[in-house]
Amino acid sequence: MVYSDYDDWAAFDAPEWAFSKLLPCFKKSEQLEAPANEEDARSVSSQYHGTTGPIHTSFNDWGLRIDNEILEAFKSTSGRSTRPLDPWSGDHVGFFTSLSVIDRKQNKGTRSYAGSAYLAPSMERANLKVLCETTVSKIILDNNVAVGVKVLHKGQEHSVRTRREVIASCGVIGSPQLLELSGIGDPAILRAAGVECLVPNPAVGTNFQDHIISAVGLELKKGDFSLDSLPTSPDFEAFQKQYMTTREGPLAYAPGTMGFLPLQALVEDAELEEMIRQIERTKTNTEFHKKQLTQVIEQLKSPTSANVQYLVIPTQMKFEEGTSDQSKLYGKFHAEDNDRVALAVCLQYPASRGTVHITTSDPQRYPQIDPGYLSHPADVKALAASVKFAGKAIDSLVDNGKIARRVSPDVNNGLEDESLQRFVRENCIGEYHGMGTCAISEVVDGHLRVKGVKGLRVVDASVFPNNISANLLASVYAVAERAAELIKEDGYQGAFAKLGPDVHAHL
Ligand SMILES: Cc1cc2nc3c(=O)[nH]c(=O)nc-3n(C[C@H](O)[C@H](O)[C@H](O)COP(=O)(O)OP(=O)(O)OC[C@H]3O[C@@H](n4cnc5c(N)ncnc54)[C@H](O)[C@@H]3O)c2cc1C
Repeated sequence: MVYSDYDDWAAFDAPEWAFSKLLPCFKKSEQLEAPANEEDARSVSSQYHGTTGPIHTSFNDWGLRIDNEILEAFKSTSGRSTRPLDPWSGDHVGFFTSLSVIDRKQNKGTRSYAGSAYLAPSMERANLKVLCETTVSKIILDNNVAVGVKVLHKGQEHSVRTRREVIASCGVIGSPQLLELSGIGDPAILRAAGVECLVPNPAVGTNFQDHIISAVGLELKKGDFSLDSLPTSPDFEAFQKQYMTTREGPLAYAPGTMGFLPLQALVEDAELEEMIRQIERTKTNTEFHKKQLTQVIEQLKSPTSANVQYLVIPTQMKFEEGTSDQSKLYGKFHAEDNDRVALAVCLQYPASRGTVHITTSDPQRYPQIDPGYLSHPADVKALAASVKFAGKAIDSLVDNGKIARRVSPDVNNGLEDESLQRFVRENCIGEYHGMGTCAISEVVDGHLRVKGVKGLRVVDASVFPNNISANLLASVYAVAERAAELIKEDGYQGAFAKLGPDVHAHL
């Protein structure tokens, strides 16, 4: 993560979200497990990590040989031989092996996540009731005050009244959908969907962002392996036994070889200037959008911005089949083939924007999602340039005889070359890092309260006002911890009292 990303959030009239305010929340959510080896231990400082939080973080206790080879190839091709001091300090430019959320201490070899870390230990609380297989179909508004929700359970609709406030945490797709179903959104979109507009706000469901991925494929030498052949390997039974007895080994491994580079280091000055000009020419309808793009341009110009993420995916990636059917993304492995690895190339600050909107008042119908992937020409060029660099790093492995070959694409042509741009357009997918559809300053205020409504907040990735250079989950936990602080700061009594006498009548 990069500290300036959260300072950029704060620049949207939301000083509550500066990195100095969020760092304690990152730490509060984390339980860093003591690294087993010295190099890993040197790369984490207690200044930036929690050791008593609910989410366990740990380093792998096993790795593929190719992980290290690629790490070294990236270091030498980029000229950045040292790993970042602590990649979680707010500066992660360079190449390193990342922490993952595998619990290697308490529930050994299992994933540590919101369900296991936050929910399970709270299940016995008297003030918690979880309704499974239940869809919230509407927030009940009474004179612009959220007084409860309607839910669907086993085909029946029920109303649940609130004594304090409603908090929507339905994610980047579900939260704007729920607001729109409840009459909060763009009047034209609500009218077309047959929903009465109670609180006009054209920003709901706009500003969808994701990190876009393309990848460079490489083929290993005969006898070397990735996860492609692991399930059919003669050693697999031993790996299974190892996992069952010690909860260690390949089956407790999480891919974590990665690195970040500034885009500025990957393109010629003239190419960078052209991308910036293209972004400056973007038609913007709001000050918010204009400010966002100014931040994107600053990231492009900066020699220290972690603009591009490189991530080793220890298996083949087949975009041609996987884009339309993601169950086929990692392809079928044939025993006669050599194992493959994909080097994912992920743009962290895209200029493209998408939308999530309802088209019907039926809560059981999915909203229409237009992710807007690569809709901005500057993103196509940025991704092509980043792929080109990855190709060069892979070629150094071919030259050194470490791998059999680079599978795709051809990276020897210039950035303007049609084939490279076509390659990234045809070989790309979202990183599942959707954010921004109920953005701070546009849809919610700095305390995550929905604008124009009392007693309603949104707390999830949809409130991120601009992109971050990181996989999102750690920030989602930090945002939730920060939201808890803000809710307490507002005061139960205060917020309750502020709702006014007409609300009390309903409670
Ligand atoms: C396949 C995949 C892989 C990922 N890998 C990583 C990774 O390796 N590292 C990382 O950092 N991040 C990763 N992410 C991203 C990360 O999981 C998300 O950013 C994060 O989960 C977002 O959290 P959230 O609370 O905003 O939303 P969500 O986790 O999506 O939670 C929203 C919940 O609300 C429920 N919901 C929605 N609407 C309603 C409704 N009307 N009524 C009731 N319930 C509703 C949904 O079912 C869902 O359970 C990945 C995401 C995906 C999809």
